[in-house]
Amino acid sequence: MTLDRHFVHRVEHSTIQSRYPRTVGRNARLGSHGNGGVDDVVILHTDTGKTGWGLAAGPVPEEVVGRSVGELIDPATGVTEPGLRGLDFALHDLAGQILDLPVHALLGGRGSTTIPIYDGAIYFADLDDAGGVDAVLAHCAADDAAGYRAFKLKIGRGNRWMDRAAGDARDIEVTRAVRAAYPKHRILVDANDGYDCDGFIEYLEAVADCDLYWVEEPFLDDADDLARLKKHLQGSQTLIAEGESNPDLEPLLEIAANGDIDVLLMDVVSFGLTSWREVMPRIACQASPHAWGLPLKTLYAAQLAAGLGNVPTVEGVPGTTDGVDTSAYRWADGNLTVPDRPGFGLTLA
Ligand SMILES: O=C([O-])C(=O)C[C@H](O)[C@@H](O)C(=O)[O-]
Repeated sequence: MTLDRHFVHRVEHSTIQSRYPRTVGRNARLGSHGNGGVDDVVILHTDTGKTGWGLAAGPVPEEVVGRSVGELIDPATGVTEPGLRGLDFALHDLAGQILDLPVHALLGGRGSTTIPIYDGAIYFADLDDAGGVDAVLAHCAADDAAGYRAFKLKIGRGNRWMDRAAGDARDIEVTRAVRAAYPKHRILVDANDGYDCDGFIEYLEAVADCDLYWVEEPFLDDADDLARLKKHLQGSQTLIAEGESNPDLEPLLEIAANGDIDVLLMDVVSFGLTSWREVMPRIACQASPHAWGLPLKTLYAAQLAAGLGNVPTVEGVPGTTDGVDTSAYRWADGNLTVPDRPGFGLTLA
């Protein structure tokens, strides 16, 4: 097979710097999310002059030097050994470069190459900036101007930062204000487990006319509470999205099979491309790999969506990545189109 004729000759380490367009504030469980950050990438060089690179998705094994690319990745399934998960993205990129195929084609090309993206950066601006709810609306306006047509609002202010009743009231006020300002946009809400089931159902009753697209991580995963929430949502189109933080996979798959989770969210990088390739055929609902943290993760999740299908929307992390040419990805009116270039179609300067 073609990949067997290419041998890893050198493993190079580097970093990339992500920059958000503004400081991203608190959510229900964590303080400020800052302005971006520096992350490790790994670059694989072959004896045949091919290069593949990607975010380091875990510890990077050096002992791949001298091994053939065909031993390390099977284009049909992903990396061949658990110890290679740190190289998941670099190896998919490298296989694509060698085979002259985009990653979404390696993954099966089961989805559309144009994917709706939602804005994942609407945090608790009202708690840090002057102007209260208007501060949140200002962030929505900035991201709308940047092309977003769907907002995910962080809620759960009463979990840690405000008195419970006042925080819940502010969540309702923010949700209603964004809906009023953007009658046609999709609105998603993410509580980062900052409610209990009773409190969350009260929140939902207060925003019942806001046509929420999905509710994410409303409370700590619990099969009975999720069944209760699903029952409450009967007759509405609102989806339940779960499974981002510390996913306990098998119970989540079971809850999804019972119909009480509509969208599974395991992280695109820490859960990984190869794991998603294994799991996607087993899940009874839709999926949307969590991408928060790095604009690059949105591009990876979009490739996964185009490749594996079954992903209705992808989390957008607004911002830029220094030294990475992302211009082959097209962004228009809330949709991202992945390129038909080999690998991820991303050049590292
Ligand atoms: O869905 C999301 O984007 C998140 O929940 C991101 C969180 O806000 C962030 O604190 C994190 O990554 O845990």
